[in-house]
Amino acid sequence: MECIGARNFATMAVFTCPRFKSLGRKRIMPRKKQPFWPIHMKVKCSGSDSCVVVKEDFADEEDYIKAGGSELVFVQMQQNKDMDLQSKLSDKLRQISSAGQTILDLVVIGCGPAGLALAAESAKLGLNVGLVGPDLPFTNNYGVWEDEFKDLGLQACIEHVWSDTIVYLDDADPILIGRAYGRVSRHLLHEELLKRCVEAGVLYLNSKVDRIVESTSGHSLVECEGDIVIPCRFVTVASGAASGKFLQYELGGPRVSVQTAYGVEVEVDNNPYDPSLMVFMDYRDYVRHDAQSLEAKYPTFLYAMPMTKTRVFFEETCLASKDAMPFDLLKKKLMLRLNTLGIKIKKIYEEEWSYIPVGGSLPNTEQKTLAFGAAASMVHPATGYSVVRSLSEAPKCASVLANILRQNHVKNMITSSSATSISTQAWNTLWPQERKRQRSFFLFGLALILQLDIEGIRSFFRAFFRVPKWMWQGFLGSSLSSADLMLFAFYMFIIAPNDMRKGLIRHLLSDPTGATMIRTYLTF
Ligand SMILES: CC(C)=CCC/C(C)=C/C=C/C(C)=C/C=C/C(C)=C/C=C/C=C(C)/C=C/C=C(C)/C=C/C=C(\C)CCC=C(C)C
Repeated sequence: MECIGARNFATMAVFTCPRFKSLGRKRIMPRKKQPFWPIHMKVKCSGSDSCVVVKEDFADEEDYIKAGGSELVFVQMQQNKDMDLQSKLSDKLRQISSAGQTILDLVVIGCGPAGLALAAESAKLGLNVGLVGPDLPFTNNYGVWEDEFKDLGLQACIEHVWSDTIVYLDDADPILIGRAYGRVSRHLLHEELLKRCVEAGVLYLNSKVDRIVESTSGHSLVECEGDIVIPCRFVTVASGAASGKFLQYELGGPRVSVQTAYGVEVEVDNNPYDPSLMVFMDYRDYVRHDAQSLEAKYPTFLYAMPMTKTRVFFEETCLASKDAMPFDLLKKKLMLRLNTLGIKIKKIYEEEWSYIPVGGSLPNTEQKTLAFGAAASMVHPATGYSVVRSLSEAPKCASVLANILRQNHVKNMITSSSATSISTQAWNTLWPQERKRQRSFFLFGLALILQLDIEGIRSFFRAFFRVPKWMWQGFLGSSLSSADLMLFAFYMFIIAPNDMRKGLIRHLLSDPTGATMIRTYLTF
């Protein structure tokens, strides 16, 4: 049994569970107060039958806002897979920091894809980079558009490619998307990013960070477990959305919503899906739940990767909901769906539980500590995707840090006020006004999705996939400019049926995210 990142949480309890399956129901009672949103879960199993569930409790919304507002607080995948606990990075930072001499240019906290990519890219540019965190294997089964991953030079990490992708919205004709999709091998991606870190000379410390403090000389001090203190010029937190302890987020932003999914990779009989097509979304309703039922409250779709005719990865996914859809309900829906389709499971290879906070506030860009990846709110609010954006922005972010350090000659003359203004420059690169405009549009889209029932979702996506391909591709890949997004909205409006048009205008005029979007668009 193993607990990661528990430092962040006020209440912690352990219970035995058959790998998380009862999490939706079996709440751990907080010591004093009843929990308020969000319930923070951090769960990790290492092959044993026990899990640690960690959560923070807030008395009420006020308490929650005081604690930092609607920051993204948590993201964690859960798995039932073999864990290779052997660290691949050599633990050299400990010796250097005990000798107390070296001031590093950058310390990156977190060894996920975002942290490893940023550390490697920064070290390649000649910065002295330290990486801190547990070096654990990646747990997520990432799915990516093949062209996007090729552009990152990471094609070799894709273990399976489908030449086309399909969307089923109802029993009418399915939509062929005309874009190849790939499944990333989490092992190969991990190996590749570790190799880049090692080759670039990233120093590593396998530890947990307790706090980050500012020294009077303007340097940051990263205090780790075991009384290890690492002085550095910049700290970047890349430990996922559970990094709230080290970061401040803008107050008064939209509340965090959640994308949840339960997946199984299985050997089956009677698989009706064509192995040459990746099923991006199957919103057909096999189960026909009563409209008042809990199942109907959460519209879900099936995401399916047929590896062969008989080996398939099925994932029942709730794109976004205000409160997390209970995992046992997701699992029940998946099993009912497979059963109705006549699919017989012969063997389960692995299971996956996914909990991804989406939306929420941006980090406060006046703070000295920087962030990257999910910690920097880089998860796409309307899709939950983030890995491609983190990997593609790592070189840019690294080069900005390197330039700032060079231009300001800060290696020897950093002061605390210059340090803060230097961080502001770095933050502005990550979140320039243009990016904030795009995000305000995505948040508006997320709020729209949250209101739709299953029928609404179907007609919404019917319109979405009928806009020109470059538009919906750009929307999903966060590559449309704020002006393009306006064009996209206008296009959707033109092709939408009348009732959806009314809904779009109503949403624009009445939802707070509409007003925020208009304000953000008008800010230069
Ligand atoms: C493993 C991992 C990591 C995970 C797992 C989980 C999963 C499986 C996941 C999956 C996911 C997915 C598939 C997703 C997808 C998504 C999508 C497709 C999304 C989309 C979205 C869209 C949207 C939001 C849109 C929006 C739109 C709008 C907002 C529009 C608007 C318009 C208007 C307002 C109009 C105006 C006009 C005038 C004024 C004239």
